[in-house]
Amino acid sequence: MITIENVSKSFGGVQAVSGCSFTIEEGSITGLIGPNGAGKTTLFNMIAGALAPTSGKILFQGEDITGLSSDKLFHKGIVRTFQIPHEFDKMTSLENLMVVPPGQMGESIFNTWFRPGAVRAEEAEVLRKAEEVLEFLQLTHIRDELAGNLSGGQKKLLELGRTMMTDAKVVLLDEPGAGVNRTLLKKLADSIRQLNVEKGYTFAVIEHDMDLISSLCHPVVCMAQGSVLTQGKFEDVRSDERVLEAYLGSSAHEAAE
Ligand SMILES: Nc1ncnc2c1ncn2[C@@H]1O[C@H](COP(=O)(O)OP(=O)(O)OP(=O)(O)O)[C@@H](O)[C@H]1O
Repeated sequence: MITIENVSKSFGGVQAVSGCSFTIEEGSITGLIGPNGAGKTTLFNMIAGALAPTSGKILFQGEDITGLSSDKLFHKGIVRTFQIPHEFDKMTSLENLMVVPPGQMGESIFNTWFRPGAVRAEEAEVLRKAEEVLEFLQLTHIRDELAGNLSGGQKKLLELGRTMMTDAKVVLLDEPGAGVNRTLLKKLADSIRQLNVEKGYTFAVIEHDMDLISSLCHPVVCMAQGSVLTQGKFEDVRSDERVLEAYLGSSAHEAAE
């Protein structure tokens, strides 16, 4: 579904991603692992349109999407989990979902004055969808709670819910497990799996929690120093000597610093 072809990105003298190539197959939950500084986030930023590659190509269903803005990619169905912005803390869970669909009619004064019936019908449809999403994620009980009062895990579920308000085809999840307790982590993993199987979402997941990667992701791609070191089944990647060396090398480097 997404093909990364020989993609590189440098920031001044720092080569963050270097000749990186792999594919995210349709219907997969592809895990992206690698030691700190391997280039995972930079690569995600390029897939999601937040950064343009220095060289190389990114294809989506065969179409060249290299350098397209995140807004354009969003409309094509490539969605990155949004960290819930600070100002949205003051909105309820339901409202956080309802503001996601872009270009709603009620945003235009012309429509609210001259086409109030159509605006109301669209709002009712967005409300129905938001309530359905809350039910799917078993979050109905926090429908009217301010997002700022939710636990870390509930926020992650709500972020996943926000991707469900769009017509997502590919969802990029950046460390979904970080700061989430074990109970909610299971629920989050179950929801991701259910979205993958029932709604056909393709996922790419950056994650440091190896339990989550092993239970959720296939295949797993391991990056080191900006390129793909190896990829395949989690067990094979984990037992690859080069992977171990890359992680050990990175922690030795950090310890020295
Ligand atoms: N905006 C930037 N300016 C300069 N250097 C950057 C920038 N963004 C990333 N880098 C560098 O690029 C390299 C790759 O960073 P990146 O954040 O992509 O790695 P990562 O694999 O996501 O690491 P982590 O697991 O720690 O999040 C690092 O050396 C980092 O310092």
